[in-house]
Amino acid sequence: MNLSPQLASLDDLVFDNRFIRELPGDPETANFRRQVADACYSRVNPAKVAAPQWVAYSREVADLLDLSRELCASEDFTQVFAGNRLARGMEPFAMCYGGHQFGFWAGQLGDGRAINLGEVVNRHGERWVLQLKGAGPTPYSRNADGLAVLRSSIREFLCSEAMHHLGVPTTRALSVVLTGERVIRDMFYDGNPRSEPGAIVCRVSPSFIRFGNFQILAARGETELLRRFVDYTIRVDFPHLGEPSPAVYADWFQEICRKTAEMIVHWQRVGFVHGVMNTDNMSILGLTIDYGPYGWLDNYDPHWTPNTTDAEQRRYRFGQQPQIAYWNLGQLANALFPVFGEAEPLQAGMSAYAETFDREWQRMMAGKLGIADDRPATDEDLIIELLVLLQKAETDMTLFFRRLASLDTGGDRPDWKTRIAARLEDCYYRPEQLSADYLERRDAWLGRYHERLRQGGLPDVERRRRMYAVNPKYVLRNYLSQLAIDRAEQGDFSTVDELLDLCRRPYDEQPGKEHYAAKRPDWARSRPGCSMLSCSS
Ligand SMILES: Nc1ncnc2c1ncn2[C@@H]1O[C@H](COP(=O)(O)OP(=O)(O)OP(=O)(O)O)[C@@H](O)[C@H]1O
Ligand SMILES: [Mg+2]
Repeated sequence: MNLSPQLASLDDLVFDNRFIRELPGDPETANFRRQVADACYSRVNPAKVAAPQWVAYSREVADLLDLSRELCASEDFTQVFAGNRLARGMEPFAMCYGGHQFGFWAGQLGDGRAINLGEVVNRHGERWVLQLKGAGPTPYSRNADGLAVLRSSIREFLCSEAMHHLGVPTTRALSVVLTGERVIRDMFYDGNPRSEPGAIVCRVSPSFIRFGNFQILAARGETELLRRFVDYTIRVDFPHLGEPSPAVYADWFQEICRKTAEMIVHWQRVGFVHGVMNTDNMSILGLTIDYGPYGWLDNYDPHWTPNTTDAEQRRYRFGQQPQIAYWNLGQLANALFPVFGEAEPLQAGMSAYAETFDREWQRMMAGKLGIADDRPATDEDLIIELLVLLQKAETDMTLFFRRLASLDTGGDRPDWKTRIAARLEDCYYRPEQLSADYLERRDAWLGRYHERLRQGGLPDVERRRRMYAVNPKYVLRNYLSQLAIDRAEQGDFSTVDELLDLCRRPYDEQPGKEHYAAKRPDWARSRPGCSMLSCSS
């Protein structure tokens, strides 16, 4: 194994491709659309592309793979992560999975435009799976082209990294490259197709296994293969649980449920709306996966979803994400039942989800408010009333919590209420519509909150420090990504880099960058890409 800090060439990456070595694959190797039974994957090569061009890379992810800056800027890097060349040890394949889409079983889906390159072992012995998204058709592409466009690739790249720096469990992204080819997309499925630049993201994750990988095997009645797949997942992704056994199965499902709950609590903390929480977009490791029509809450609105494909039903709206994750875990439990042979451990996992979510959500909200001592019963009212207030007045969630931190509780500042009210003014999207009744109710809340903080006894400076550590100043607001995309489509990638850099330290003040913390400008209220997205990507 190469122990030097950084690799001279991508051919020096060390691959140990357990997924294809240990699990059965599709014997058919030709690349045509089909149903794939009795197998977990199909071998398939990325399509060759005309004129790859480098757009951006994440140096933190490059570090995970021991890749130097020079290597990441090289022509070979662009060729490899555009799918034009396989580095030594890469053995590309697409995974077979199914899923419930918008509540309905959709049968076989699979990696229709994602191609795994293999599993890298870095110099610390850590393992990372590399996957290209948008690298051409696979047996799972159904009636689609296997490609991705620049706008969605930039969104996936930036958001994966932004989420990581916010402390949200997520898959990562190494790079975005242009393919030099055009891709036709009808963005809102309304008969207005447009030709867009094609692009490929290289995603990086300890595992890309989804709930849907288990579901497809269960749906086909392939119980022996399902058991083998469960055992594989436990050994590879949950090795700390020990050798698979009925007791370990129970622990494993509980851990999946707990990790999923923790991920959702993080989403609710930062105001992230995934947009397509189908079971094929749920990672077995509780990582955020598939950055498609996601969005960030500007004004706090639990009913908001950025995904126009879901505009009627709003199944995946912000406030429903916790219930949907629970429902998805229920589908996973159904799929696992033939292997577990009993319902009890699966029910225990579901309960663990509910308990973990409730406890962690309370703790998270108390943390956002800077309440350090535990009084869940009394704080619940305070939290609920605040969420009602935020929603009633189109309040920017990110700005509000950040500004709230500046409240003074010291007895020597009797004008604390006027001061905080002035600081909050800028958080409202329609300040002219704040009624006297509303302001009275809000000020009553501020009074209760002030009192609660005084009881808690944390000095202001320390409380502020803690609040700033969980309430980001900078999130990847929808309109910001759109600005980066508009410029990138004109050939200027500098805003992608600038936003990536901004998102590296989302909790820091970053003087000179304040304009990126501003609330959504009016032009972005209903512009496509800023508040409306579809699954077309
Ligand atoms: N352009 C495309 N070509 C082929 N298959 C596609 C395409 N877009 C989506 N799919 C497939 O449709 C299914 C559902 O798509 P979804 O939008 O959830 O995923 P995705 O954005 O392609 O990717 P992922 O979940 O890998 O991030 C998946 O099986 C996906 O691979
Ligand atoms: Mg998906």
